[in-house]
Amino acid sequence: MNLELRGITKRFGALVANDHIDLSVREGEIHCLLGENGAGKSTLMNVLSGLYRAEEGEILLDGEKVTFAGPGEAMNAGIGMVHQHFMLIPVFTVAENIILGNEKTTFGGRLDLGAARQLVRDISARFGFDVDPDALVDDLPVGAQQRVEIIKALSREAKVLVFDEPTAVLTPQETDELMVIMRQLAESGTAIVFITHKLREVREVADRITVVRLGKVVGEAEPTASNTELASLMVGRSVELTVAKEPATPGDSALVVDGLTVWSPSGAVAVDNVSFEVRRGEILAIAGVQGNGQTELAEALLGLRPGSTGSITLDGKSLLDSDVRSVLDAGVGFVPEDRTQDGLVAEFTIAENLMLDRSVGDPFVGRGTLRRAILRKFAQEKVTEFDVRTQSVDEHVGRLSGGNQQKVVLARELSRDLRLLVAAQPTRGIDVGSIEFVHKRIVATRDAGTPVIVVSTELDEVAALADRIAVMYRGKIVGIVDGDATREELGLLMAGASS
Ligand SMILES: Nc1ncnc2c1ncn2[C@@H]1O[C@H](COP(=O)(O)OP(=O)(O)OP(=O)(O)O)[C@@H](O)[C@H]1O
Repeated sequence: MNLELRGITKRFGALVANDHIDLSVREGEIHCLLGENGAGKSTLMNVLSGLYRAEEGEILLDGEKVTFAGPGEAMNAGIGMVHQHFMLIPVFTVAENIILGNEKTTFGGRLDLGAARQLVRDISARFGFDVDPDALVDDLPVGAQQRVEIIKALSREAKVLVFDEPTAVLTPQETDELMVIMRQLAESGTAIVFITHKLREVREVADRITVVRLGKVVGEAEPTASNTELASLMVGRSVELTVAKEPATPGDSALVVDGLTVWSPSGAVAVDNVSFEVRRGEILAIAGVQGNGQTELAEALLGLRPGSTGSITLDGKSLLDSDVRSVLDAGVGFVPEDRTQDGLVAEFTIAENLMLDRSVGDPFVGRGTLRRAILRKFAQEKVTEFDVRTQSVDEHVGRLSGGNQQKVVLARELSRDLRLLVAAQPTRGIDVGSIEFVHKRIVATRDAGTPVIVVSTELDEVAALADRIAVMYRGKIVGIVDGDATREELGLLMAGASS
């Protein structure tokens, strides 16, 4: 099916999120929508999927004008979405999620879960997914939840499929697999809109590229364009894709982790007798394929995993079994890998989110009240400094684009006096221009003498930031190597070979 969007305009109050956008996506092509954070990509896709109603413009499918009163109508017309934030019900099984909203019943009026299970198995087999139809979504790692979203869209026989940053949460291997799947889908005639901030992916699969900036289409680019060309078209200036940094001059050991073991809620060992240290003024990257204990390790450092054994000491003070408040008060900054779940309160304003980890005695906190004027001024400075695209610091964080939400988390954590920074997937969902800024800030944090741990599944990010790299595999650190280790060396360690 061919899709055409003509002159789509969508406003939120005074903000014009989409300003007369034209986009055409042909049957069988992968069309990349590129643009900086807040450019209006997700909004446009929400208009297409019937979630928002545009004030102006029209949608045509195979030349026929269509209007959608809601997502159900868009879905029935063959438009499938794989969202940036999962729309799954966590307490339901995979099969139950697949039939949700599309319930087919057996003769007795009961849900035909058997058919749904089979559908999950069939689609999984076709695309090489390993998804158990009876697993509870809540128990699945993020990457598997994503695959359920894809299966759900495919189960509705979507003819136009929108992938809104699908790879932000995938491992490099899963990403490669997804690229193959997208190609297969396109070859079978699906029209695909692909939103991503990763230029490598764009260059790998795009047939055509449309670039949006500040709600407007600014041009088309060729898939043969270089990363530098694509980056500057996106953000309207030249971008340093790899931040230059001086070699580290590490000081004394600051964080010492010894024999740390962390259990998952099911009782399995998630981090297995891990020992390492981080010195002042160095960046230790924790690399590995997602799900090898990195998340649990970062959470244990924050006091989020009570019952862990071994020892964690920061500047000589034990942090093991401390509560989160004490860990934050000890000067630990934390960027969680899942910003919506652990990093922000969607219903709070930007300003309120920027002071979430402060405690009594802080300039923002008066006697039992917030000092709103001081907080707003601080928030305004941070919004400017971190280039958070918003109309006001009183905007609810939930209304920001994904990348701008991530910048709020970073602004908060990088604005305190830190004795240790633990940043998990710090640049998830943010555009290339902002990655440059965030990497510079992380390097500056290091250069100010703070020990930094960066947990990242992105090898480009690890290579850009790390002074040393610890690789995790099945809960263990299988090797600690220099920051300039080759991809091949890291790849072997990530697959379980020991150094
Ligand atoms: N429901 C809403 N209410 C108010 N403003 C909104 C709403 N949804 C989006 N916006 C605003 O519209 C603009 C475009 O946001 P959108 O999510 O479309 O950006 P995006 O290009 O997808 O960005 P990112 O790359 O960060 O995901 C942003 O300024 C955002 O704050």
